Amino acid sequence: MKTQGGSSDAKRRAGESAANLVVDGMVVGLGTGSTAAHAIDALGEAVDAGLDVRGIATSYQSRRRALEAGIPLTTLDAVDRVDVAIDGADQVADRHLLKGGGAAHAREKVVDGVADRFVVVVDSSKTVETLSRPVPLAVLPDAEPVVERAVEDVGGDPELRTATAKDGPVVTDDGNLVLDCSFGPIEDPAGLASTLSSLPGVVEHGLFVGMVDEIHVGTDGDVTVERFD
Ligand SMILES: O=C[C@H](O)[C@H](O)[C@H](O)COP(=O)(O)O
Repeated sequence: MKTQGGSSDAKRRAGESAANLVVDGMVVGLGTGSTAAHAIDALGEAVDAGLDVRGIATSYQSRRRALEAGIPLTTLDAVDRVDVAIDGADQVADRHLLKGGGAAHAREKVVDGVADRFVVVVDSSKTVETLSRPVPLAVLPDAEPVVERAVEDVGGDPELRTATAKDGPVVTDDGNLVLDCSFGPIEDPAGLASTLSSLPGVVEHGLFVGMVDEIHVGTDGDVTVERFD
């Protein structure tokens, strides 16, 4: 599944705005995707200028980006806490997100969920009244047919995500397959999240319900920040 695209300028504004929250000594969760990449680049520049931080990557892509940017990396087992996580989203409705357009949502949910402050960076094309994009499920490969049937039983329309640069399915960084499951407008994100979590074979779904502390929304000329505390 492709992520939706706002302008790169708007994404950069959001990413840079969130990176400004980071201060000396912090452990920072580094999200995945084209918007979080701008935050990683901005943090890299701050590190260059003397900022002392350590990053925790949420994917192969964010690890590579952080290494290129010169951000020292650590892992969850080496730290007591994650001060802030900065991550993108495919859709935002109030405090609820759909993530996983880059198939990284399982690791992202762990890092974003454990962070003291979870900051989302998006361009304004991502904000909606009601979440409606397909919900990505990371699925154990052997369980894929079972999960497909279970998703249909709960009213969804699952589609195996396929790769563009290889024959066959997308395989996540952790070796799982991805089912993009359409449910139409999602009026009850918490209810659907709980249903999807209960399906055997589902490693993680892309609904992030009520986890967000702060959202930075970039436009071509500005950035707005919404805080939930
Ligand atoms: O799996 C990928 C992530 O959840 C991304 O954070 C999400 O897809 C947003 O990516 P982008 O900023 O490129 O639209």
